[in-house]
This record gives sequence, structure tokens and C-alpha cells, in this order.
Amino acid sequence: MLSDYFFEQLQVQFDHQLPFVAFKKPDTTVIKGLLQEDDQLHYSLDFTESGFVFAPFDSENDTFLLPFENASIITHDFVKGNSNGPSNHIDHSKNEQKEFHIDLVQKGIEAINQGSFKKVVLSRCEAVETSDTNPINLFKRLLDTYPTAFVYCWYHPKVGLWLGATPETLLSIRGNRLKTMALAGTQAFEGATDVVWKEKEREEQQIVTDFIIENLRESVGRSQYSVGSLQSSVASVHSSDLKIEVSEQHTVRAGNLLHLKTDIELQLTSGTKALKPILDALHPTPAVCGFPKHRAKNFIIEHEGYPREFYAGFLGELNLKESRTRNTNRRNVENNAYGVSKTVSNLYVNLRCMQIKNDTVQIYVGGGITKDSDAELEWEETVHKSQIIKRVLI
Ligand SMILES: C=C(O[C@H]1C=CC=C(C(=O)O)[C@@H]1O)C(=O)O
Repeated sequence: MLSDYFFEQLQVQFDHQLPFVAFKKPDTTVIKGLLQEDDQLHYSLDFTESGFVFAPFDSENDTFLLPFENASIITHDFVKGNSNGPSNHIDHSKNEQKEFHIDLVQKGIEAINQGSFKKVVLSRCEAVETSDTNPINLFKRLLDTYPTAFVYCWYHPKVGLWLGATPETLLSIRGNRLKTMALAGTQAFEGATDVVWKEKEREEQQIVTDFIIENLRESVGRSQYSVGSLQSSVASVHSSDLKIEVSEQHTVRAGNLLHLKTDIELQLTSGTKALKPILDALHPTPAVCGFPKHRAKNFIIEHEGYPREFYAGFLGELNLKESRTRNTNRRNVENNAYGVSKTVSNLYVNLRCMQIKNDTVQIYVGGGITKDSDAELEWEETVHKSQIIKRVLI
């Protein structure tokens, strides 16, 4: 029984096989739903459109859009329910899966040793049987279990049904402020976050940070950056000399896992706001693909043995017009008359996700491979990651 009206509307939309997306951002308590009134497919061609974007791992494939102007927007205040907690789901990853993945990782390490690339992210897709594939129930369980993730449910009858709870932001732009992150390196969370990281994970994450800085520098403009400056005050920005602020590597928790993260921010100048060059330069980052990008991507497409589709793609609000009152100080009556309008994009990397197809759940999980990887441990890492989704299955 779906008692809540918000969730009932999603269910009706799904029953009528009409497109919708529902999502909650990590820093909010509001769940938003966009319900499209017909089943027409819309595309994003150059990221100038306005709507909820759903982009694949491989940018050669179509990027879909649920345009704001074609959707009814509904919202709901998130109140944590009691549907989280260990599920009854029995975890038996198949042996053939393990052999295939270990073999794949070994091939990746060989290619690295032969100088083909420095890092590659190798993944697998696991089909899991569950007694409840209702997307609205699964969405509710994801919301309850992962309150600090970007949690979503995306459906289009002509494309498919995807859900996830991702810890990774690809890009967030609010007005002139651009924020992103390098997230990589994994260990199991065992009660403490002040853990020691091995050189392998530090290097794997540093590759992502360096790639993002270098590609922002090229796509946004000439820049300089300083490590560890995010806490300090922002220096004044010269129009032709962008300053990229980069935090130290630090540990963050995502469900049963810990990752290494670096926050990266910069101020855009007018004339550098087109999203396409930035997204083309960044996506897919070495957190989900590898370095150098094209060689790693070719290796993935050739060897993984399944199409990633939207796993490791990105999704979120694109060019949303946000209006705010400039000044809430009652005495400053004159300024109250002016509203401030900003264009906002909040895009997330589609990780810790599942696709529901023919009443089966397909879980997508991967991990970064470097010269120091151990194939057995890389397999274990994907098992840990798969538990994030399995925890909401019954
Ligand atoms: C590719 C995935 O995670 C990425 C994000 C964080 C840590 C990762 C890692 O340790 O390999 C991956 O780069 C995934 O969850 O499928």
C-alpha cells in the first residue's frame, strides 16, 4: 500500500506507462517529481535545454531529457520511514561472474603494464531476483536507507526503468559558481572514518583530481589552482585568470563504504558558461572510465562483455531557473523589491544503480584498476558495492 499522495501519483504515472523522474538531492529534504503528460521522447543535444537530463556512459549514444515545460512538478517533504535496515535478500553472486571479473581485471592490469593506459574502471552487471520490483517501493526504500545520497527513480516506457543512490556529483553550477568532486578509492566502513589509505587508493583518486583540474583548465579557460584553499577566503578573480580551488583528499562515507574525495570549485566568468564543452571534457571522468580517457573507454567497451547503458552516465536538473528574493532584511525595503534569478544545474554520476527489466533487477558495480590492483580484492570491492543496492531488495 502506498499511503502517501506523492508516491501514489508516481505509481499512477508508472501504471499508465508515462515518463517520470523522482529524486532527492543530498542536501535537501524535498523529494521532487516530474511527470510528463505524454510518452514522447525528448533529447538533450547540446546541454542548453532545460529539464531533467539522463545521459549514458558512452556519449555516442542518446542523451534523454524530461523538459521542465512538458512536466507537472510535484514535491514532497521527506520524512524518514522505517523501510531501511538489513533486507532478507540472500547474497549469492555466481561463480562464473567472479571468474569473468577476475579475468577482466587481470587483462586490465596487463594492459596497464604494457603502457596502454594508467587506470581503467572495470565493472559488471549482476542480475538479481527479488520478490518486489515495484519501482516506487524500491525508491522509498532507497530514500530511507541513503538519506545523504542523490536518490532517484527514472522511467521512460521507450527507454527503461532505473533507480539509484549515488554519492558522486559530476557538476553543480549555480550562477557563476561551479563545484565538482574527485571521488575514488574504496574501503569497507567498519565503524570509523579516520582510516588509513593505501598508496594504491591515493594514486587512483589523485588521477581523477588531476584529470578534472586539467580538463576544467582547458574547457573553462586559463587558470591557476592552489591545494587546500577551499577553507580559506577566495582571492579576487581576474577575468582572464581563473582560480580553481582544490581541497585536500579526505574520507567520506557512502553507506557501507568509505571513499577518498577532493572538492573542486571555481568561479566562472561570463562567456564561459556553456555546459557542453565542460561536460565533453569531464565526462566520463577517470572515477568511472580511466586515464587516458579514450583508450580506457575503448578497453571497457571491448572487454566488459555487456553494455553499460546509463550506468556511469550522469543525470540531474539541467538549466533550472531559480528565483530568490535578494534581501530578507525588512528594514531594507528598497532591495526587497528585486528578485535574483540564477540558472542552476545539478548533475550526478549514475553509480550504485539498478535497472529493472522483465521483473529482474540488474545491479551495476565497478572499481578503479591501477598497476597495483589485486584482482581478488577488486572482485570483493564490487561485492561490497552491490550490497548497497541489495540492501533495499527483499
Ligand atoms: C565505479 C564505481 O565507483 C567509483 C566511485 C567511487 C569509488 C570508486 C573506486 O574505488 O573504484 C569508483 O571510482 C561504482 O560504484 O561502480
